[in-house]
Amino acid sequence: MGKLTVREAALDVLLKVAQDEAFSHLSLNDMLKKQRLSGRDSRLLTEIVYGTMARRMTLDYYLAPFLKKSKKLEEWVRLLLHLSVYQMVYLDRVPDRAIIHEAVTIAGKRGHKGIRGFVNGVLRSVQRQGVPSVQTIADPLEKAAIETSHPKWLLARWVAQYGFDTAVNMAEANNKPPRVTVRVNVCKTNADEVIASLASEGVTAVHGRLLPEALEMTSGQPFSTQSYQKGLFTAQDESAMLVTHLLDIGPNMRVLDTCAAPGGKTTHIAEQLNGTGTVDAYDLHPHKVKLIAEQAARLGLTNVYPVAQDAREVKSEPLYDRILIDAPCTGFGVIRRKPDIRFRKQEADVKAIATVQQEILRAAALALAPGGKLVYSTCTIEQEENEAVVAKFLSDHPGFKVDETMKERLPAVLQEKGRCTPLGLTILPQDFGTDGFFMTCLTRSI
Ligand SMILES: C[S@@+](CC[C@H](N)C(=O)[O-])C[C@H]1O[C@@H](n2cnc3c(N)ncnc32)[C@H](O)[C@@H]1O
Repeated sequence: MGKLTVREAALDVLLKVAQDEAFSHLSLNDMLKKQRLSGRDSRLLTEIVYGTMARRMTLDYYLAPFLKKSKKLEEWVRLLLHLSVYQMVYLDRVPDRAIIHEAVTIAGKRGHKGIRGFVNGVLRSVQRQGVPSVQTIADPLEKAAIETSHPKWLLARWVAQYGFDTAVNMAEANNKPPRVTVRVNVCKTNADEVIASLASEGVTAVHGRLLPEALEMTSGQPFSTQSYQKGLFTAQDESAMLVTHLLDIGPNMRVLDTCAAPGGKTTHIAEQLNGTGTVDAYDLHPHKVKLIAEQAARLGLTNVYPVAQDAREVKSEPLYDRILIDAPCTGFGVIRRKPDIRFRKQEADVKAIATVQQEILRAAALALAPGGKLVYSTCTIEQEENEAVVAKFLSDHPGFKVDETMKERLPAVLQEKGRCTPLGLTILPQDFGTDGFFMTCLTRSI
């Protein structure tokens, strides 16, 4: 692949995601690596790709008056119009005429003359007439769905669970760029040393919002630094870091992480064990198990044992002091990081994955020692995958209950303002700017 302009690269990534069902973050990272763009261009490419994907429904609505309903557009033409209108509406720093000029040039390179003229005509009309207002949509749910670009069924589910305003706030938060946060490897260093080490490599960082081992990046590329290679930190959101705190890790414990890849929480547990104890790290997919081993090696952790293993078939011996089930889920708490998942998942997926979650919890819980603690977490805010899974498990297993001391292990701000119910803690993406998550801790008495 030769050198592409930022918009050509954006179109290629969007096309790959749309046609090959490729993962958005992997395709984008691939392109960023191949094209070796400057920091400024990398940021622009990321913004155009994520923004265009996230705003798909709104962009369809904006473009509808300028397109003939009967004419089916080729996918690349649709995406070129989308990414151009995205820039015209949401990015102030590029003048419309430059956006249109580049779109027409790309259309000319990829299509015949007619397509070039078509793209030019549509975009000039948008520039002249402006996009239609969503205020004319009478149904409030439909209006919010178009305005925030979330499928109506998904928004309706959130309205039923959290109320209209909270659901819409969540949808709006999902369209904001995610914070880049990392977890300091406390076995090797501390937060201030990592800030200084990154600064010497041109990356600026500040302390996180919730936890002392968290740092937020404010500029630069932390994962291309020597500090990263040396294992001083790991990419992780602060909500995800909280999960390990709920486990209440102590020295020499035997820990099982049932759904461990790529190893974010496994390595956090191992760091808290500080060279003692063991973490058995299971994952269903052998290729992902490799990633756990790589992360443990980079961080210098020698107490991690990755295994390809279906968590639904965990053997009940040996008994563990701590078990983490960071279950596979719909991922609706991390839409900011994977904007396309809102369009990929269907309502039936929620029920299907909740069944898998039940199976994993039922099987793995039997490997917990009496007096031990089990944390169940997901990066989704769907109650069917969270509270409902836990409630069903507890009603079938009288030897388990929610750990009453769980709240004490949360930072003060979450103890005061967190969405805690008797079944666990839910964090919505708008609450603290961290990922949407659910987590709870269960104890076993018999
Ligand atoms: C939410 S991700 C885990 C993220 C990981 N805990 C971390 O912090 O980096 C869920 C993982 O569960 C794995 N998985 C899905 N079904 C599984 C099963 N039946 N048994 C074990 N792992 C499973 C997936 O491959 C995926 O890596």
